[in-house]
Amino acid sequence: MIHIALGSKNTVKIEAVRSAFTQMGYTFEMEEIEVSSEVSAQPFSDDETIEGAINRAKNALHTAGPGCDYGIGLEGGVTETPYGVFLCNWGAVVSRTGKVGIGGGHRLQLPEEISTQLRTGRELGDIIDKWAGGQNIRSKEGTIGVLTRNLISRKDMFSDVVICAFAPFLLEEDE
Ligand SMILES: O=P(O)(O)OP(=O)(O)OP(=O)(O)OC[C@H]1O[C@@H](n2cnc3c(O)ncnc32)[C@H](O)[C@@H]1O
Ligand SMILES: [Mg+2]
Repeated sequence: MIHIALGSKNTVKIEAVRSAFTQMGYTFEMEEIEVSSEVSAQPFSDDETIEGAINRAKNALHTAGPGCDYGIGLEGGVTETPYGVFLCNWGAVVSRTGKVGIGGGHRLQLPEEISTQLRTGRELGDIIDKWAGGQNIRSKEGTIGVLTRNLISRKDMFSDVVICAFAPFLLEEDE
């Protein structure tokens, strides 16, 4: 049995972590804790999004206390490229010894109408709700679900991100 702490109360992120650790064959107990990412509400680069994921993981681990083995942070962001604004997602796992694993998710080019609004400083969560006529899409299918006709959901995407971020600890177990 391992104890993990997730730095979010977003249902999609909770389900994603459950799915990942189940797929990896662990029995686990998870605590969900609202923590600060210590970056902008809408991260605007890969680096800032990664930093947010690491901060969430560390803050979750420390808030959870000594019985916790791993802190997990998942952060959604966007990144400007010569080809437009892309959705980017990153995850981090931090162990008690301070080792950090990082994994990334799919990238998806955002429609120009959405990118223009992002550049004025608005948050994607609010923009996509209005754009798709939904409510709290960030806790459901996510922007990635909306733009892929749900072929890829935010939950599935984050689940793979968690597995990628946990890979260094799987290696450690194999040693
Ligand atoms: O409660 P937390 O864990 O903060 O969950 P969140 O949905 O706000 O997710 P993030 O803070 O990680 O995402 C950063 C910002 O990007 C937005 N965002 C990122 N990916 C998204 C997606 O797929 N769908 C909707 N909003 C997304 C989100 O609404 C935030 O404004
Ligand atoms: Mg948020």
